[in-house]
Amino acid sequence: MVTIHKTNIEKAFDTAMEKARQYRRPVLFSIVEKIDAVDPLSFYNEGKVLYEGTRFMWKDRDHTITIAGLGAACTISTEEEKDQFFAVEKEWKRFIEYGVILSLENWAGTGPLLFGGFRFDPLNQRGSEWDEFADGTLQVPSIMLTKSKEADYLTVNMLCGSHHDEDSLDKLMRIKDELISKSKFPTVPDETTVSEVEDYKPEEWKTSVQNVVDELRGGSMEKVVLARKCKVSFDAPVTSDFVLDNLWKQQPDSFIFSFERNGSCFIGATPERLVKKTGEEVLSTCLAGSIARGQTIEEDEMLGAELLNDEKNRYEHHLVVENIHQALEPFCSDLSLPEQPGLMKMKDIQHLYTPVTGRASKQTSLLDMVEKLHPTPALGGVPREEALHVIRQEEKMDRGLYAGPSGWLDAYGNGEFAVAIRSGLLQGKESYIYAGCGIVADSDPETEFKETQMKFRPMLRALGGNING
Ligand SMILES: C=C(O[C@@H]1C=C(C(=O)O)C=C[C@H]1O)C(=O)O
Repeated sequence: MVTIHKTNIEKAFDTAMEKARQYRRPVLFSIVEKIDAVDPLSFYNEGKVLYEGTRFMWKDRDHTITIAGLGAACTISTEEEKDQFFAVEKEWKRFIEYGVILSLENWAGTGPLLFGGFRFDPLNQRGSEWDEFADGTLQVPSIMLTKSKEADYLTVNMLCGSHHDEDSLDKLMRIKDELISKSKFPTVPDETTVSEVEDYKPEEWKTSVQNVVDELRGGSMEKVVLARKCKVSFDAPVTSDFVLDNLWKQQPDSFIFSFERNGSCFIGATPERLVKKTGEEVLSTCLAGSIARGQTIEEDEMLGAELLNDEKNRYEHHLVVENIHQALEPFCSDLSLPEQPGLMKMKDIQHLYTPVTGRASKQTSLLDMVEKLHPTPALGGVPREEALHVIRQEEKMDRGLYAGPSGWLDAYGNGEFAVAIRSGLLQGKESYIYAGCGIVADSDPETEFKETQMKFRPMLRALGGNING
């Protein structure tokens, strides 16, 4: 990778073209500039005319970074790959190795950046609603806004030496300038109205929960996470702009993401971090064990205390902590986590929460950690392979990208993946939303069903649905 700390675009572009000729392969060329503040939702919205179907958005739950991407300079996808994380890593490294970056500094989350998501379980049956997404689908955007705590940055990426030339770079730079000037102020997306909300085979799901409970009581497994879906229909095609705008307002303390692929969009607001890496710093989250929020402060605190002292939930949580600790240990020094879980309070629900921190060398790959962590027992179960087998048999649906790792990585080794729960798939006048919960030997199907109803709420509200219905 060549980083040119100058502002001579033509010279850097010539270097990239020359490299493409020399190595006989397309070379990723990236220009980064610091810009005046831009509104990310409006940038996404303004990008719709030219880039609908290829946009993405990412905002982390700590309010440290927002990334909005338009278009695809290149895409990396995996299908029926034995080791898909490794395959993506290999291809990404090759892009980076030959890449040319024109930037004043290596700011995290700027320059060439891969954004996307992985299916929860590539070995499960496929549902046609997920056709637009491969097992792993990641893209480097053509134009990208990065909003960090320090400043706003604009990256333009293009692949040199394929069918691109200087004209396309000029065109991209013009589009970028127009977008920046149009995106200073918030825009208001078109609204849609929900016409129907339909639970997908609710009684069968409860029977599945009972089957799993019976299996857990009789066998050697400890936990299985079962999910279900709900179909939400609209009076007109629903846009990701509308849903994103709602999630932004309604879920300020979640990771907010959207990922468009042609006519489909995977979108959500998840509280759960899988793993984040900034330089040598590593951060992960154990999130499992749930209870409702109270109507009053007193009731809310009482419910929180009940959750903290509930044996079943503490056991579910403990399995996740143990597993994440084991998965990260080979990568990290100074791995540290509190002895007791705390509470993470979201708008509709509260969870048991244990943050995990550590240090890993700069060369440690984020995707290697993702591979070891996913699926944690918060979304899969214990033991992992047996639980996945039961999920395939009992859920009878394709989770697609729901509950899988979604996130980004840059050329400098920084990045973050969330566990993509509290999410859904938008498709024209229809959408599917997903929710699940951990089943252990003393779970009750009716209680678990109610828990999934609570977990549907953030998406249902963002779609414009009635959350009390
Ligand atoms: C599976 C979901 O949530 C997961 C399961 C939880 C639980 O069983 O208590 C809590 C948080 C998440 O790790 C979901 O929201 O769909």
